[in-house]
Amino acid sequence: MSSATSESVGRMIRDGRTARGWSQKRLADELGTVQSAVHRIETGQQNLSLSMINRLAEALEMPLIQTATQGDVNLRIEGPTTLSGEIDVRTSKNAAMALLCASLLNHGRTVLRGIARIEEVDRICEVLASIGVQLTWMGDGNDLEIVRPDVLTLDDMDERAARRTRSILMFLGPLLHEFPDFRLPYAGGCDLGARTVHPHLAALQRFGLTVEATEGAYHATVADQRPQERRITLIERGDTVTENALMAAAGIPGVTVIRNASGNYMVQDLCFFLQRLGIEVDGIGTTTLTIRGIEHISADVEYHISEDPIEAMSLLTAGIVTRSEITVRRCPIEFLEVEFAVLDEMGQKFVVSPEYPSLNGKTRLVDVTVIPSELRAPLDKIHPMPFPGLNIDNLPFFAVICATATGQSVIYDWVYDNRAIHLSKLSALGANIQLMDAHRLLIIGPTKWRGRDIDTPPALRPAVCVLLAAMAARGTTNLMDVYVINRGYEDLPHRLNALGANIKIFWGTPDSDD
Ligand SMILES: CC(=O)N[C@H]1[C@@H](OP(=O)(O)OP(=O)(O)OC[C@H]2O[C@@H](n3ccc(=O)[nH]c3=O)[C@H](O)[C@@H]2O)O[C@H](CO)[C@@H](O)[C@@H]1O
Ligand SMILES: C=C(OP(=O)(O)O)C(=O)O
Repeated sequence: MSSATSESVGRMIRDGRTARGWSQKRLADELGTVQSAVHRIETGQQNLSLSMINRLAEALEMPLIQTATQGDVNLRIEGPTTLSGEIDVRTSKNAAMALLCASLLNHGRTVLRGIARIEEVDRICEVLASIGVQLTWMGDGNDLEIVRPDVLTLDDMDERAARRTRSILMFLGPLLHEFPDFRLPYAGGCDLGARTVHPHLAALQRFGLTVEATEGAYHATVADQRPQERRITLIERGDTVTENALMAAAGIPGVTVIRNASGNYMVQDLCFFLQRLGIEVDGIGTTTLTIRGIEHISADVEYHISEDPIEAMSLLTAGIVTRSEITVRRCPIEFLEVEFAVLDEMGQKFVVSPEYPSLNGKTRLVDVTVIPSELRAPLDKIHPMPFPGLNIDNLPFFAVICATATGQSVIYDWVYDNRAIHLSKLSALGANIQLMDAHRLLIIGPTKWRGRDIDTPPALRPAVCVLLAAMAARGTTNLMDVYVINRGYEDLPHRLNALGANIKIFWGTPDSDD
């Protein structure tokens, strides 16, 4: 017997609310959200994040809500499904992470607009709140007002939340301006094999930072004397390391030049945000960034985060693997050009709208309609490259697409030691996938997908790949423990259901038809 579904938990919440004589609006006010969100929660149509479950239980004084949703969140996917309609791409997890960390640089009021409500954002917000930052969700629940105190209370840091996200590393850049000596817990994130932090430490050394890895924590010390001008060549063109160096450069007077910088989407969003703070940043989108920093930043700023190219690719893949015609709106085209070129070569037909700007006024967007097509395997291996290459996080989606195509494809993930391994889980759903070595997959398609119970791979993008393949699979797939998906995607099951998918959320064991 499964213990709960989103519908049964929704009914419990509705009963608890009406027993108190509260309207949906009153509960929404208590939760800091809007009435339509409460309506969706009560009808089982909204993902319940860990923090929302706690807030509901507290507001309604109903610990039963926590009991019913104890344990892992799971998905039951019935297939095969054909999708139709239109869906909007939400803003990106990775830019939100950078901007939440960068808000520490600002002693004024920061408002970040359009943040996706995902577990990863909740974890960083928990960390920020624990060190004294005042956070207020506004509008329809996706805008966040951030006001930091004069002095952060680092000793009170919520370590449990910090350890669940890799983004905690991005506290190094902002914090080195205010503490001569501090500790941060080791960074978490997806299980993708060893992910070095050395490039971060090498770059930040130029700002006087030395880091010693002690038991379970980074112990950072900052030298008194810091050079007036800095010329830094990153030893890797990594996204987070570029962001860390940018944040360090923003808070220190003088010029910093960063070479071999990443021009990727989250880095661009951070640069645009820093410009709003009054920092001069030149070379955005290129591999050389020049930053003129400011000693004390205090500005009243608003910034709208841009759309996520990885979510765009995920949604396009949903259409492709289910052989459906869907329109994915608000795709940031600059970060999908190579992906589209590869798809085109594989025979995928799509219609692309004229460009229009994102709400940040900078990022170029298009609406893309995927048309069911006869796909063939690409002639060459598919491999990622730093921007403007095929995005490292979009590579896993090509494994699902190649499994849909006729012929033999090779996917080469040189970046991560462990991610290709997680994709071999697609074979449980019927794909003919062989792991040639830790980095290369041989895929022979087309695949007759079939449903199966699967433990979700501990890596975000491979996990979503399994979910998408399950939508194309005949029969039932129970995908167990999808926290990793909720880390990066806002309410994906219901948004896919709105296109015609059949995905249910449940807690507990799968063997009932509740
Ligand atoms: C919070 C956040 O923003 N996370 C993203 C960020 O992580 P993150 O910034 O950690 O990833 P990096 O861009 O640094 O690099 C990813 C991996 O590639 C390796 N590497 C990278 C560049 C290079 O020139 N040589 C090289 O070997 C790194 O060692 C690392 O193992 O970027 C990754 C790549 O887009 C994404 O998967 C993550 O979602
Ligand atoms: C690898 C990813 O995330 P993280 O850097 O948060 O582990 C990802 O977004 O695919």
